Amino acid sequence: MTLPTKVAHTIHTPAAQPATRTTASSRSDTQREPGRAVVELKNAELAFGERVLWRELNLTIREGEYFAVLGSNGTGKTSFLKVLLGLLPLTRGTVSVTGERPGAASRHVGYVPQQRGFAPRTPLRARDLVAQGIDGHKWGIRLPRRAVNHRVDELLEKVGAGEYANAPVGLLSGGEQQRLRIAQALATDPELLLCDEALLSLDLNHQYIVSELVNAQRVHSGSAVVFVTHDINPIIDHVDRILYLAGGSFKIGTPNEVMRSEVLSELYGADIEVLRSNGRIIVTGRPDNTHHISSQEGLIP
Ligand SMILES: Nc1ncnc2c1ncn2[C@@H]1O[C@H](COP(=O)(O)OP(=O)(O)OP(=O)(O)O)[C@@H](O)[C@H]1O
Repeated sequence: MTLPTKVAHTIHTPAAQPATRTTASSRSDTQREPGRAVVELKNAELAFGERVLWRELNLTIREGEYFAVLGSNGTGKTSFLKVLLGLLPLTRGTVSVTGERPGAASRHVGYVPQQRGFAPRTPLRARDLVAQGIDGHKWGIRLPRRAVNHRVDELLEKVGAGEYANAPVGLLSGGEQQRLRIAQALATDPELLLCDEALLSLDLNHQYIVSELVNAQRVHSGSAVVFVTHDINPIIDHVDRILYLAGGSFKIGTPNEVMRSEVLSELYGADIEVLRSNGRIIVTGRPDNTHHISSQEGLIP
């Protein structure tokens, strides 16, 4: 299917321009000066043997930008984060994080991994988990215990987890554990916050709490956020741009540019319909039969 000129022009843009934050009602329409580049990929390719997950990816993510990564299972979303963490090398091209090679930049990066529950007998209190984000290996030098405790208390308060600070993590609910992971990722006030399905298996209330916490870090500290998700709806109010991965191809653009029937149909090579209903984006007809549905408000105009 032929793309309309306007849309075709706005996707696949090398070193795309910084967001202007004009899509969400909760944000200012004021145009901002371009922020500092936090992530830069040039002609990047990731392949496992013959299988190319993505290639010719040219992308700049700037401070304060909220960048979502969407796509079906196995399209390379987590691998994209692993490249930014320095855990996977590109097969072609270059990548830098805060101006350094990814592995060397870990002190500037917070990471919320895909949620896995802790075993009930895990010998760790909530505050110990958060403290790992502060006095873990990435600091190089150890902070005085009192300073660590103070920072842990601050972080627990920030995510609303103060009341279960001393509870064993394995006895906490999924939502409670997830708030601790967010606190741990925010511990170093990171310039880049990477979230891998951070809302998975959370109820709507906790989805809202966690997504607001992530966004607050972007707003108040200017962190760039890269958020991997299967469902754009809970974060749509905050997202500046999307990287949509599908079977070796991808599209980059604002939600309005990417979440369109003609764009996704071209990407998947199949008839895809993108509907906007009652504050939600619903994608129907995807070959993998998954869908983007959430009951949270967040209509794209
Ligand atoms: N180290 C590796 N060696 C070989 N193949 C790998 C490696 N890591 C990932 N893959 C493969 O690359 C593909 C992409 O994996 P990845 O975890 O990035 O997908 P994803 O988009 O995050 O998927 P999901 O939505 O299911 O979490 C998968 O098919 C996976 O099996």
